[in-house]
Amino acid sequence: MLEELKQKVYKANIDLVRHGLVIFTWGNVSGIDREKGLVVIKPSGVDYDSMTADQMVVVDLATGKVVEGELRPSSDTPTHLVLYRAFPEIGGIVHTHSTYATAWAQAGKDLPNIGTTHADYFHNAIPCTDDMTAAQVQGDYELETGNVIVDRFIREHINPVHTPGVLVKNHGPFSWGKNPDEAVHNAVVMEQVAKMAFVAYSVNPGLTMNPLLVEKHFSRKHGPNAYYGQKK
Ligand SMILES: O=C(CO)[C@@H](O)[C@@H](O)COP(=O)(O)O
Repeated sequence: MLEELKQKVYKANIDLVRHGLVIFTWGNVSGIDREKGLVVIKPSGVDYDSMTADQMVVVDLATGKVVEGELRPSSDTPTHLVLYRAFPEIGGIVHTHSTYATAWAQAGKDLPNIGTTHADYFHNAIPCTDDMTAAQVQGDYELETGNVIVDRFIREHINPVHTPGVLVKNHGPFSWGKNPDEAVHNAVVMEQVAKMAFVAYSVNPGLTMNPLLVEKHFSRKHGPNAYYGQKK
């Protein structure tokens, strides 16, 4: 079932290691087949060195039940499912504990848009979620992690396509895209802009961002007037 998507999700998981975003088993990637309502995700706690494409687990989007796979799905599967249900435009999700993005999440700070690298991919600040309540942590924790992400986006009318990532407070980053590959790309960008912002604020805590550059760079790559790269 879904052999092509399993290959893509497997490759995207391996790419996290290749890009230096994951050590041990600290991360996961999923992809969705919207027509079938099925999500493919990596198995939980399996070494990336020994992982194979046929170990990817297929989960029903609506029920969260495993419909194919010998192994238990990623422990973060309920978070991925909440995001797929809330954001119908997305087709792939990544979670890592990459150092700089996780440091911002642990600090509980939104990652501000302070440069054109950020503005090329994320229109605004990358938001950091609120503290989770006792009921959320002691209840269905991974599902509630998804809910705190969605809460912030809905409450502040943040467009998940224009802001394809989030920092979960005291935890780490989630990113997404139209497919697993793009979600990995956005995870790499998030880690880099988190690192750049950390260094930039060390150099100048009072730094400012020219708002004209935010619009210029974001619209250069997104929307009807995009002109970056080659014509598709
Ligand atoms: O956040 C955590 C652990 O704190 C998990 O995302 C990470 O270890 C990956 O877990 P899975 O192997 O996907 O179950």
